[in-house]
Amino acid sequence: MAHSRLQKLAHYLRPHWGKSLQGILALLIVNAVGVYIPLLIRDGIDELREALSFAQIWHLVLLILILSSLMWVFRMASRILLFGVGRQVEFDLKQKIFQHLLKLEPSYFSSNTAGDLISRATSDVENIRRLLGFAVLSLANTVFAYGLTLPVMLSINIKLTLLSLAVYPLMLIIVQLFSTKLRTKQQLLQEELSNLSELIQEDMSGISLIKIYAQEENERRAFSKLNQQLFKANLELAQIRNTLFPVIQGLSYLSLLILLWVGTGAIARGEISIGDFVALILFAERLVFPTALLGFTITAYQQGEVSIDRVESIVMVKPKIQDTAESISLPKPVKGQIIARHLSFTYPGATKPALNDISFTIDAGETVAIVGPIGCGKSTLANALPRLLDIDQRQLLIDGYDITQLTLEDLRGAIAYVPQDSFLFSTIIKNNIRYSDPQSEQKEVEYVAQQAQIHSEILNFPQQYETIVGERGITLSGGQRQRTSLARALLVDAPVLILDDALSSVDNQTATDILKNLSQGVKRKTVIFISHQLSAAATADRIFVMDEGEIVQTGTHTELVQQSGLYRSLWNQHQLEELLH
Ligand SMILES: Nc1ncnc2c1ncn2[C@@H]1O[C@H](COP(=O)(O)OP(=O)(O)OP(=O)(O)O)[C@@H](O)[C@H]1O
Repeated sequence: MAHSRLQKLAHYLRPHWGKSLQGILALLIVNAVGVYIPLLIRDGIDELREALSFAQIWHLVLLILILSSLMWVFRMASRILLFGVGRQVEFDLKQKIFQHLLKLEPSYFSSNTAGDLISRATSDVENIRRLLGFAVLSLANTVFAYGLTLPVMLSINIKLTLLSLAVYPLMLIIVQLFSTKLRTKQQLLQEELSNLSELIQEDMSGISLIKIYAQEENERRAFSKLNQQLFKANLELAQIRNTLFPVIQGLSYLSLLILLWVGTGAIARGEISIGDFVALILFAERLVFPTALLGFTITAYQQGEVSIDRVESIVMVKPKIQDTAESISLPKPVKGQIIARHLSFTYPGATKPALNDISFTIDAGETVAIVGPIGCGKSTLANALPRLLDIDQRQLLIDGYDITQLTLEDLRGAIAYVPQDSFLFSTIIKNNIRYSDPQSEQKEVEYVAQQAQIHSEILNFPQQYETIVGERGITLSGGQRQRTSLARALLVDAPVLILDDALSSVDNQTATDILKNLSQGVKRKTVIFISHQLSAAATADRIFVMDEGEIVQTGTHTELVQQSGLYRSLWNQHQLEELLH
């Protein structure tokens, strides 16, 4: 598993190996210069002890200045390159996750919450970004720092080198322990923060409910509790941070003390020169940062591992409904004939089928209403047609072609689908209507709005078709939203139109007028009208009556009211309700 995670990391880095290599090379130069400067200082001190020359001092100062500036430039370059690679991988991963999510079927989103998916696409991807940029930089830096510095230090004096670096393993362990704690606390802080944001968001959305039930005091207390937890998490994090850095500094001073104690003796005994001693101090100092960084990197890797798994678990999900190499195009022009042959469907985990051995033929241009009691399978049938559900082969055909054999683009391009709760984007109403074709002309938008009986109401909005709807603009009534969504579907100009209770908030007369509009004209669409509004459904060419996943009656309204059966009892009930209103 650990091996495959490393492989994953290498896979993320592969497209950016050029930049990564340049960044690593820059780090090599930084470290090589970093080792050379203390050696220059050593030689300078030793030479100056013999004869003090200002020209030599200036020469040395200038050289160190140039080399330090060079080091600074290369260090900057390495950070820009390697952190840039991390950012690029973050961009790639977000793109990959989003594209993949778009391919998955709606059922995936009912079993995975939006909050969890957002957190994987943001926090987890960020962990991977941090791991990549930071880990590559710190690993390369540590390897080069130790690889180049240690041999030089050992060549000066083995005993002093080992003694001065004796506390460094301890530093590594302490940093690692602290950084694990730091990450846990950071995560806790993140959770507390998102709990608080969630409460604010829910309370703002449900503000009317809070007022109606007089729950202000309860909500205030709930907020205060979460705010207190956030405050505590912030303090704990600050405590760990403020302890760790003095501890690292203390350990580096300890190393300096050991050097001073043992080193001065070595100078007195003539084992090393003063220049060597100064160089050893500078070298030991140089290794503090890479050692501490390595500790942080180990923790970042452990955290990153979890995030890699969480991100990969999204992209590994294979869409159940997707094109195959054998998928074919639907020959144009599409007429819109629909045939069901022994169509059955059972939701995963359900014991009873939602559709049970249904067979019918809907002619091209026909308007068919589907009616029936709540939960009888009407929406399931509507979802099966554009393959929003994973149905078996040869059970549904459009123009004689098995829908499971067609490319999804062609199949869905032939069907316009309006659900009961259509989503409107927070943008101008015109853009909401021309969502499927943003280049549509104003007159086309107005034409479909007229067909959906919303045009005259739009003209009364403050900026007419330019009025922003949704959270940032005006709030539309349920019926206005439904008719706007219908206009959006009509603009697609697909030969098949499915209205899944899509006019439930529109009054019966308007719904009937809309349906009549749709079933008239030269270019008649095949309309499948799923509804509880029986007076509108009665105007359809044919009515399918569903009960418990089966079609139990079919016929025109006149035929069906004359038969005893479910339709007549639904119709009588409807008449009674109309009378009572
Ligand atoms: N995603 C799902 N997972 C499991 N069962 C489901 C799912 N969606 C619907 N069902 C079940 O399938 C059956 C048919 O549901 P469906 O939504 O098709 O009915 P409907 O006739 O459209 O109902 P309504 O008139 O209330 O819209 C119901 O028993 C319902 O509980």
